Amino acid sequence: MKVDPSASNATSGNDGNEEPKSDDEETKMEKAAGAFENFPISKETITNLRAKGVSYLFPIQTKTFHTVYSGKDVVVQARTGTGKTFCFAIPLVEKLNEDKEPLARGRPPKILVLTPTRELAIQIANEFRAISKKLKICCFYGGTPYQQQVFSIKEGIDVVIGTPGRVRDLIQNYHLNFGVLKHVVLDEVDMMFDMGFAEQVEEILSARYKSDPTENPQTLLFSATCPNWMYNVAKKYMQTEYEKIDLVGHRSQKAAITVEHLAIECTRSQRVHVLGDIIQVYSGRLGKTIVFCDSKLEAHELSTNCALKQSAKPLHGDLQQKEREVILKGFRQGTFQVLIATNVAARGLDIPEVDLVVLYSAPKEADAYVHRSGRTGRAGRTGICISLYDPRESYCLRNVERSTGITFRRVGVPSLLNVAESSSADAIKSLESVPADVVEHFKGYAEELIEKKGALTALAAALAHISGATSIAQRSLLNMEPGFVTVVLQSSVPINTISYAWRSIKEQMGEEIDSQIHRMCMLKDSMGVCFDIRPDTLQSMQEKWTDSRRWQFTVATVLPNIQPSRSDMSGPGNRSFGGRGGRSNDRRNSSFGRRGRGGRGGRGSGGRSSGGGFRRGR
Ligand SMILES: Nc1ncnc2c1ncn2[C@@H]1O[C@H](COP(=O)(O)OP(=O)(O)OP(=O)(O)O)[C@@H](O)[C@H]1O
Repeated sequence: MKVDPSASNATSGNDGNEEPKSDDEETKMEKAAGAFENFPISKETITNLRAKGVSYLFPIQTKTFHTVYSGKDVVVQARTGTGKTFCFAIPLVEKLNEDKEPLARGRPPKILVLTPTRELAIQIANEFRAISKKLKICCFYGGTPYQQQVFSIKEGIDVVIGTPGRVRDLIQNYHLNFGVLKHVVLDEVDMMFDMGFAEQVEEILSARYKSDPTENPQTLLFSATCPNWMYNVAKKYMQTEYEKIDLVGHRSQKAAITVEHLAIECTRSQRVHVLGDIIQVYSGRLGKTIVFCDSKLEAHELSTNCALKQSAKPLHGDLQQKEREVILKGFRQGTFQVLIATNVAARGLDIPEVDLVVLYSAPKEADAYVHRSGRTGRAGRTGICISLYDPRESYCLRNVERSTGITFRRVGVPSLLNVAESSSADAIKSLESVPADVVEHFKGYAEELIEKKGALTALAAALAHISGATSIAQRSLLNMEPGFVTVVLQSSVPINTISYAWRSIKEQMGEEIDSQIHRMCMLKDSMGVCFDIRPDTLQSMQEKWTDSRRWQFTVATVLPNIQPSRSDMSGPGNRSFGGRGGRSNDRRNSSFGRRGRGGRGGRGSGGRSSGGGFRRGR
């Protein structure tokens, strides 16, 4: 094995010779190194690349081009979204373009690309088609009729991109011939060599690979995660002297550096209530989000859950292939905003505008986290990946941190204020996009409205309507359950136990209040308690309760600092709130709602603002 020392463990694309001084300078250097004229790329391909928005080669492509073009076997490890597909597609297309053999009918393919998912196969085939209009590029994957694929084999093929099951089937039953195969690419190679695919891959390659490696096709292996065991399996197919190009290395961060990695603690029962708010705050009304679930059932249920405010569709293996393709196309085109997916979308899928990825369960496995989080922050864009986790799953985050070199920024569940801020920002953005001539048409009605309601109220109502806030839903701040209001009973002196608060409440409200108070817990500074009640109980408490010198009753608008329970020594009260673009909106120390005059706490501010969330029409 020959390892390129300059490439191994490198963290940027500038060959490690000259350190750039700034981001601008680094980009300039990358562009200079990746200029098309530095590579044997045909005019036709350059025209096609430019039409696709590619004006120079990305660092990983610059680094791998000559090696791939020279025919050497290579293993490439580079972070998600850095452009590995063109690392093989461009030089291999150029190699085939150089072939002067006529493109005869029935010609067998010269390039084979195997991928673990159908969606990835389709995507890679489209990348090949974008840069070569001349070659016959075929995409073979399961869940589709054989007829067209068999017809293509008879017609002649230059490049086959496919999933192992269908490709094997076509070899065995439909005369797909790999006799003259010159180049083999295993994309997401660690997955291709893993249990689910290893046997099929072995069967496919055994049709062409001989014991004498010099007779074998050029073998190119790519992934963002190349564990050590993978190299052992790979040896079987590689020339003895193969190159290893690694832009990740062992010491640096394995996940995309363009992604901000956040974690929000909330129990499983809370998640369904807060997911919509999380998406609103971190991705906005129109941003694209992928939510990863661990099961098809969960993906399906979540996509139909009305607590989700954005339009959502599921993507999982139980759907018909046609349906999978329609859903993915709709998501790419923006006909809906949230894709609720299982692992079928975890690897390779490239949808540049995805701003946010949410892992609905704590990440259990570091490499899987690298790929899932890598669905955002692609091709130099930034993105956010949020992992939801139960207090008992904190260890999962620590494992991922240790293995990938990332540090999760722990943030709290978004508050009503965060949601309102984000919704109105969206609404203002939509206002800005209305053409001036259309605005002109509405000015008369606006004048009437301003006269009737006043400018402020009229505009506020319009913003609320545009942002889809059709009602204010009350929600517990302690566990996010809808239909509850969180209140605080503040003591003027420290208390040792919550029973002291219970006694005082019962003295004023009567014994029957006992069953109407939920989840009572001590404030972190021991200066009182907070608990959940139903809105009707809040009303009767507000009517009966009288603040004393000792106790003051208020409605919480953000979660106060509370003492961690025994099961979790880092409760949600210790969290800060983050928002889109990573800004920190820590409101832990803000006051908990207005205190009513005349000794009655909470009246006026009442349940309206406590623990609420905007409920949107879908
Ligand atoms: N040189 C380039 N200039 C502009 N865009 C590029 C360039 N190379 C690749 N891209 C774009 O970057 C995006 C990511 O590329 P690609 O899907 O190949 O990444 P990847 O490294 O294979 O990611 P993953 O590991 O997740 O599969 C794609 O949208 C691709 O079109």
